[in-house]
Amino acid sequence: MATKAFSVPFADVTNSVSFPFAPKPPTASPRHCVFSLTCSAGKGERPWKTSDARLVLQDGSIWNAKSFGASGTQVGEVVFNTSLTGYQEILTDPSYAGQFVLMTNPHIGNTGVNFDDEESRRCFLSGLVIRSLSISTSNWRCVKALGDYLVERNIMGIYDVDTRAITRRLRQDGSLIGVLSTDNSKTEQELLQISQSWNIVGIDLISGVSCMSPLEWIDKTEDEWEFHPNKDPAGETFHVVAYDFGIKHNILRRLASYRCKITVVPSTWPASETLKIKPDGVILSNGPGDPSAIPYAVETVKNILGKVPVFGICMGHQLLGQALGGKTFKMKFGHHGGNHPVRNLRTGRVEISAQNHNYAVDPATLPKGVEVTHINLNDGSCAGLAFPSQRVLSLQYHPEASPGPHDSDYDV
Ligand SMILES: NC(=O)CC[C@H](N)C(=O)O
Repeated sequence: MATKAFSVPFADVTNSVSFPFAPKPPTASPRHCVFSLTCSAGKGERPWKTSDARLVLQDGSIWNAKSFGASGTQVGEVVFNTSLTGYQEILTDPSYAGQFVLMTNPHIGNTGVNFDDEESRRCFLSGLVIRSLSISTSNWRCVKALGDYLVERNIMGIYDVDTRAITRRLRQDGSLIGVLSTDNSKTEQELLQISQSWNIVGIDLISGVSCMSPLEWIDKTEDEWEFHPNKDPAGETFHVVAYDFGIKHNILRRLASYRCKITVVPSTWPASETLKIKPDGVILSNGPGDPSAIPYAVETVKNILGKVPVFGICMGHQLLGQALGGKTFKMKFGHHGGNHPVRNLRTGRVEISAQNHNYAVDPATLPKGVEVTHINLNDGSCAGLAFPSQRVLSLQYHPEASPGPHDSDYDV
């Protein structure tokens, strides 16, 4: 049965008013009073914004909301992210291609956006779903309000939606496809039909986010943000080939800060070309979508394995798992946030980590000799692998931590 979510509590109406006055606080029964204000003002100019968007989930639930980004109709998988900060890094993480990110932190937009926190050249996600949009921005680095940024980048955003209720639904029932629309001419049935006929599983989303040709990367973490100032700035440099499956810039910045010379290559770059360069190591980046839908990348990894040291992050870890003979599977609702506890089984140390993935490697499918080095303490899933005989290491989470805690950026 379709459920309707009405977003009319008093605080939200005042929050979204863009006029110099706000509705007078009612003295009794505030919800009822404001609800009737919203409902009775059917015609003419309204000094407050009313719902102008619908999020229709594939389970038939319909969530009315207010739009603050681009207009249109967009389909995607809804995932919830539990990070308290870092929405700009999340918006520009290419691994979110094909997904709506719902922030469980109810208050978003207060720091606007800035020039420094971009994790890629654009936003690839399907849209942003938040509870409350900050009415003002206040940060010394802010150059733009979040809503203007989303409009400019043609990304849909909605607020005044019950993000807690949607999160509980996703946690209970598993991930859901949704359609977000500001188009009144589309019926609920039509939107539901779109959400029920689209599927994110089995699609190659990497080819839409990877770079087109090789490039050299030189930017380091800026001195003011460096949390492990290099002890030996004149020390050895390593040449690393970075496969761009949707690479986050902070992975590259961290490698540069550790004195690596970095050649970034597209996802389809042949293993033979990589080996010709004779790099000291290869890094396989994060990236969006289903890791079992890109067999060509698994083949590339197989052809590199054993010839140079390989390190994988997130999608890179999943590709390594497959190249070593293992299988990946889709999790119930995945891990997305900056507060996931992970145990490093080699040291016993617990790291609070930044995560963003919906798939995982099934350790039972891995051949002998492959070691599970890290586990996610929330659900025991595999969070890191090593295969010492082939000089392979990988992590399911994001040691570059942008956004997120820095526990996993080991001071080597
Ligand atoms: N951050 C990533 O690399 C995501 C990996 C993969 N697309 C997943 O959702 O599991």
